[in-house]
Amino acid sequence: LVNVTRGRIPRELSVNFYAKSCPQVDQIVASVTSEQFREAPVSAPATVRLFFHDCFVEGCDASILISTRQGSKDLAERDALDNKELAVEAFESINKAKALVESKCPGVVSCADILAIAARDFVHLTGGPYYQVKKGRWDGKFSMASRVPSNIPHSNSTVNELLRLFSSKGLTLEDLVVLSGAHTIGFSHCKHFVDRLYNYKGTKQPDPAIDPRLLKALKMSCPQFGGNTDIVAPFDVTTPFSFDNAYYGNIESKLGLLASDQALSLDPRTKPLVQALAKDKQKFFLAFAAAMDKMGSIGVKKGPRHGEKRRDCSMHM
Ligand code: HEM
Ligand SMILES: [Ca+2]
Ligand SMILES: [Ca+2]
Repeated sequence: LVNVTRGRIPRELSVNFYAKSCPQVDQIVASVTSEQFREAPVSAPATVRLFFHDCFVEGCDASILISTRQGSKDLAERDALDNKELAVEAFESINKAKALVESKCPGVVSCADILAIAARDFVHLTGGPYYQVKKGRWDGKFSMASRVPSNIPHSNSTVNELLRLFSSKGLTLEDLVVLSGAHTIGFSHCKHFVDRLYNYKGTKQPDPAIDPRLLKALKMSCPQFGGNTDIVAPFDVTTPFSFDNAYYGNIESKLGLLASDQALSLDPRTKPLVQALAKDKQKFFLAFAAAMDKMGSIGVKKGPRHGEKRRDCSMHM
């Protein structure tokens, strides 16, 4: 009851937000995510990234799920370059979960909450922590591709740039290091790291901060010119399918994939935390759960003034 204002719109997100209106929502979503994980395991990293890209642009409001209107020249976020690589399986998981939730509790649960729940499920399904997800987000009324590039970090962003972007979202240096640990699962296309292999910062030499064996392997997958643009490499060369703390040990051993990953173990501000997380998986899991909760609160809309409740996550009301 502490979460409830005098009006009908609660002020804070809460774990029990749907206790009356859709008490089974977590289980309903779980039935979909677990099946989706069996059928298409790539849904796991893809959905975790989808949640991140949603929260960083206009807040956690499912703005990323909106499809560009047929024939419209105003592209929705989903069609921005930085979102083009988000696997369709991630969108499918959310659509399936939404459809099942609508069949049990019509018109009640936002797409933004379903995405937050599904992201948690996939972290857990890959071996990561299980944490309670707070709910009560409304879906956003806007989705513009032009808002994406300045709000999403890039592989060549410096630690200063990353810190500035994260702090503009209310996230700290610790959140940056901990959330980057999501790169313990998933894959990256060559274009995000190819400069490190052949021409680091215009030197025509590889990045000295890459282990020579990893460099050799990555060069085999990713030629400097004319390679297949569909080729991907794992972020975590040791356990790419399991959510563990191996990411941190890797970047300490010059096995980071993106310059932005490797930078976290080189910068004196972030290095101590990288070392601590590499040593202590439990510490990483607790910190990751807390940081996901914090990221999940960015720019949340809490009522019909700024938000909507979509039936179809890909279309505004
Ligand atoms: C800190 C700055 C970050 C940068 C520069 C960054 C950049 C990238 C890039 C370039 C990719 C590869 C996309 C592709 O080629 O398909 C990627 C994938 C991924 N990112 Fe990040 N990311 C960052 C932070 C995060 C955060 C905070 C999360 C989640 C909490 C996250 C989760 C993921 C996941 C799970 C993948 C794998 C996607 C897949 O395999 O489908 N990233 N990221
Ligand atoms: Ca959003
Ligand atoms: Ca891993």
